[in-house]
Amino acid sequence: MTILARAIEVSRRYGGVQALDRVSLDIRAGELVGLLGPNGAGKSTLINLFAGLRRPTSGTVELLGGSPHDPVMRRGIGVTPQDTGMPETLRVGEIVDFVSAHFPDRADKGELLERFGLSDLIRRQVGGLSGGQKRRLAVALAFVGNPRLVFLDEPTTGLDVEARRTLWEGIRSFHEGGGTVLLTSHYLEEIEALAQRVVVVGSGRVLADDTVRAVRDIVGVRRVSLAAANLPELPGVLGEEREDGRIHLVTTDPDRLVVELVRSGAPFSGLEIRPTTLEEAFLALTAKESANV
Ligand SMILES: Nc1ncnc2c1ncn2[C@@H]1O[C@H](COP(=O)(O)OP(=O)(O)OP(=O)(O)O)[C@@H](O)[C@H]1O
Repeated sequence: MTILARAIEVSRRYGGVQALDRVSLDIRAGELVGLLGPNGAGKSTLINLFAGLRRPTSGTVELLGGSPHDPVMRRGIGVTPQDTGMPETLRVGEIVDFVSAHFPDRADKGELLERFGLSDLIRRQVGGLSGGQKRRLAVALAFVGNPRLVFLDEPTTGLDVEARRTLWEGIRSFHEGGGTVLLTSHYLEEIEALAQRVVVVGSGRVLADDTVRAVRDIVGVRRVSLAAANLPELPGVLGEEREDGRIHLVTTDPDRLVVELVRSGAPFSGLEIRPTTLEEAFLALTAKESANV
């Protein structure tokens, strides 16, 4: 299948901060890929590298078979960054005309505005739009040049439920028409609603790259913490960490683990069970993976 965007062993540093650490990733034609990760994981940096807005410190980034810095390649993509500034006095219709003038192939304006629930706002000045309406416009602008590939950085942040659904519909219809999308989100629900494939990043690395279902199963893990000198072998432990006299166990089945723990008769105190954060879950799993190598 055609690869539309590719990162090969890509690292990016900002001074002392390692934003990306040897990331390799292919985005294939027709995919809708969700990039999921906590704040500062490196998601925006990766999108900016693909979109040619930044250069990697090392490694290679390819876009549509060429360089992300080639204007010809960049005309084949659409991007909505996390923050967008638009001239306040221009009307919605004028902004769409202005942006689409940069592209040789243009989406039908009426259809585009309809798709993103903006038809009634065509004559409204941007300065008079609500935050949610502005965001929908910013996302719609990624599609004006009939792109092959679209990058959306947190497209629905700050939107209410209805606006979020309208936007999801717009993204879905582009994808159903054969378009390829890479979108970032902090929200698992958003990725679940839209994507088939999810790439989880944390601390600049790819922690998981799989189907949404597989990743959901992984992030369904719980953290069982307790104080104990020693523990017997317990079932379903995916990761184990010791910290300040406490033991943290990562498991998909905390009930069974606790039953077995009690059955074993091993002394323990201060039992706590809580959901792991995404980052913790994946760090625990990767720690276990590297320990097994
Ligand atoms: N221009 C910059 N100068 C210095 N550090 C930067 C710059 N851009 C990003 N960083 C740092 O690089 C790391 C990755 O940032 P990035 O914005 O890519 O993460 P993110 O996953 O998109 O985060 P968020 O979800 O908060 O948007 C962070 O530690 C961030 O502070």
